[in-house]
Amino acid sequence: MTQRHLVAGAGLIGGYIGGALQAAGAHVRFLGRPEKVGLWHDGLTLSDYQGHKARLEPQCVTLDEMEPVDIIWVTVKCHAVDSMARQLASALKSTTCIYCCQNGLGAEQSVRSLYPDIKVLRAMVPFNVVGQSQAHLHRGSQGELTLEMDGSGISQSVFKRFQSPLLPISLTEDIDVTLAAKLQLNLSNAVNALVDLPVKAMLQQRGYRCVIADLMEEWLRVVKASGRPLPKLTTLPATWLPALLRTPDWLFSRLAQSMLAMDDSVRTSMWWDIHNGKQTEVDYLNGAVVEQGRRLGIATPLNQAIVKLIHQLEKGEIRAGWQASQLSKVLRMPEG
Ligand SMILES: NC(=O)C1=CN([C@@H]2O[C@H](COP(=O)(O)OP(=O)(O)OC[C@H]3O[C@@H](n4cnc5c(N)ncnc54)[C@H](OP(=O)(O)O)[C@@H]3O)[C@@H](O)[C@H]2O)C=CC1
Ligand SMILES: CC(C)(CO)C(=O)C(=O)O
Repeated sequence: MTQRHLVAGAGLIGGYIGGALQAAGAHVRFLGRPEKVGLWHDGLTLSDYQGHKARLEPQCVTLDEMEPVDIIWVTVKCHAVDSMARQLASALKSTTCIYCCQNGLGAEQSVRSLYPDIKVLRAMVPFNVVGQSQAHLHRGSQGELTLEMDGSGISQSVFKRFQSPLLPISLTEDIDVTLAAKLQLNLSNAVNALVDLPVKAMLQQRGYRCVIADLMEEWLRVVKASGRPLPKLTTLPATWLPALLRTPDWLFSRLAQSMLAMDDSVRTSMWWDIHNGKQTEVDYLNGAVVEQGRRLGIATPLNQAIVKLIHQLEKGEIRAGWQASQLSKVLRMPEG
């Protein structure tokens, strides 16, 4: 029987994941802002950093046109998950599975409390997607979309039927640690938003890498206290990343080739949020480090300070374009 998919939030990740599933043969419908999906009326192009390409005709639906589906991919930003989830009732049947695809920790909780009888799983998105034009989404970096498995076999069926070179997929039984490992990498998002450089250019400067390493070390202390080691998402173990980041530029460029294997234009989603005048996900990223640290009695002053800076940046109280030394100093200033 045809497996029906709905992408709830047709933005960068929703457009790319839904588009790649459709290109691989899935039955997909997109729910998005009319002004966004309207730009796809002549078709949507997908491409990736390895040269794979697909062209498709996305089928969009309005809330009134929604019908029950087998799988819903919730691909809005963390703070929009709750309001999106409230709109999804007519797309649900008792066997629907909802995948929450957000960065950070905890965005799926509101979906679970709204629909306690529906299967809610999480997905980890490791790669970056940019809009090369209004109807062209490009995956600029490596990684497999990682789906949480449960006993139902639903994630296995997506994996078997729809993975493709454009959308490599993997499965995990422990999505908590996978998301915690991704969170470690996303701690650089706030730095990226503050320094206002492409990710590659930022990573090529040791000063910025040291700030990121400091933020990561706080998270690694929290993770250690939780007693659940992180899986390896990069070529090196998670605990080695701070030391790698602190190496001199000449050594880093040799040791971290895979970390730097991305398009020159890649920016983090937080940079894009600031650029577009939108609320960021910092509370679910560095804020989650602070929250988990508080629960386990581990101090996380640098992540706490960067959350504050990002909120100031969101409100326009400070400007982007920070130097590494300035950032490092401000993060260490006593509160107040
Ligand atoms: N972009 C990237 O490269 C990566 C992103 N991620 C994560 O993926 C998640 C999604 O990010 P991304 O794709 O970049 O976000 P986008 O903002 O590009 O996409 C979300 C889209 O959903 C729309 N939307 C929000 N609420 C509704 C609603 N109620 N009804 C219809 N449409 C709605 C948004 O519109 P509007 O903006 O008008 O609200 C926007 O167009 C985030 O958690 C992000 O951190 C993970 C890895 C990489
Ligand atoms: C892929 C990555 C780590 C960086 O672009 C990301 O998750 C983001 O931009 O939020």
